[in-house]
Amino acid sequence: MSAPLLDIRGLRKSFGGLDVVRGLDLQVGAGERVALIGPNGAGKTTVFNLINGYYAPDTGEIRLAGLDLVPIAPRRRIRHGLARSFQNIRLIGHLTVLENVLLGAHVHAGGPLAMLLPMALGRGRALREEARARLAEAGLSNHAGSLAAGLAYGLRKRVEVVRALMARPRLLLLDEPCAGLNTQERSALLAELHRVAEGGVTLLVVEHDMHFVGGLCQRAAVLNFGEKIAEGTPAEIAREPAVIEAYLGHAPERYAHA
Ligand SMILES: Nc1ncnc2c1ncn2[C@@H]1O[C@H](COP(=O)(O)OP(=O)(O)OP(=O)(O)O)[C@@H](O)[C@H]1O
Repeated sequence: MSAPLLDIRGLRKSFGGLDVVRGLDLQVGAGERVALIGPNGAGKTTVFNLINGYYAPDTGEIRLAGLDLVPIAPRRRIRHGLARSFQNIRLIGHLTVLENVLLGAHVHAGGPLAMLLPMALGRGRALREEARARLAEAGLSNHAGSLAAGLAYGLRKRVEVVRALMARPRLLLLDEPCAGLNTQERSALLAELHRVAEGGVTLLVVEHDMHFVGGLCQRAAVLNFGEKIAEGTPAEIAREPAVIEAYLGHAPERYAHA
C-alpha cells in the first residue's frame, strides 16, 4: 500500500482502568473498503469515537492523509475529509429529504441555517443542485420533497449516506449500517455503498453482519479485547482459528458468503 489515507499507530484508550483499545495499528488505503469487526465489547465503537474525536486517545497516532487528527476538534475533522454516518446523526423528521441532504453541506457553506434559506445566491443554488444530483444518483429523487419522518427506515439510511457525501468526505465511517434493515434494504444499501466507493470515497465500516461485510469489503480487521487479532480478506479471517475462537464458534456459517 502506498501512504495510507488513514494511518492509526499504537492507539490506546482506557476507561477507569479498563483497557478498551490496546495498541491498535490500522491502515486504510485511499479507495479501500475495510471492515472493523469483532465480538460485542471488543472496542470497535471506541475506535470510531477516537477517530472522529469524541474521545482523545491515551497514546497513539491517528493520521488522515498524513495530517495528525488528534489535536483537531471533532467538528473540524469533517473539513479535513472525515465523515461519519448512522450513529447519533439522525435525519431531522420535520425537514424534507432534500433539506436534510443540504444540511450535510453546511461545512462548505455559511452554517446549517444558511443552508435552509431559500437562497437566490449562487452558492446556495449550486449546493441545492448538488443535493438534487446526489439524490438522483442514489435513485432517491422521488423522495426529495418528502418529509424525512415519513420515510421507510431503509430509505432513511440511504438518505443519511447521501447527506454525508455532501461534506465531500475522503473517508466515511459507517457504524453498523445494517442494524434494523431487512434483506431487501440491505441489498439496496450495499449497492449504494459500492456506488459511493466507486466515486472515490474510502469506507471504514463497523458491522456485525458478515454477509454484508463480505459483499462490501476487500479487507477486514478483527478486534478482540481491544487488540487486533487478525486481518485479511473476509474469507481469510473466516478461516482464522483465533477469530473463530473469539466468536465462540459462531463465525464460520456467518462468514460462509464471504
Ligand atoms: N465512555 C466509556 N466509559 C467506560 N467504559 C466504556 C466507555 N465506552 C466504552 N466503554 C467500554 O469499552 C468496552 C468496549 O466498548 P465498545 O462499545 O467500543 O465495543 P464494541 O466492539 O463497539 O461493542 P458492540 O459490538 O457491542 O457495539 C466495553 O467494555 C464498554 O463497556
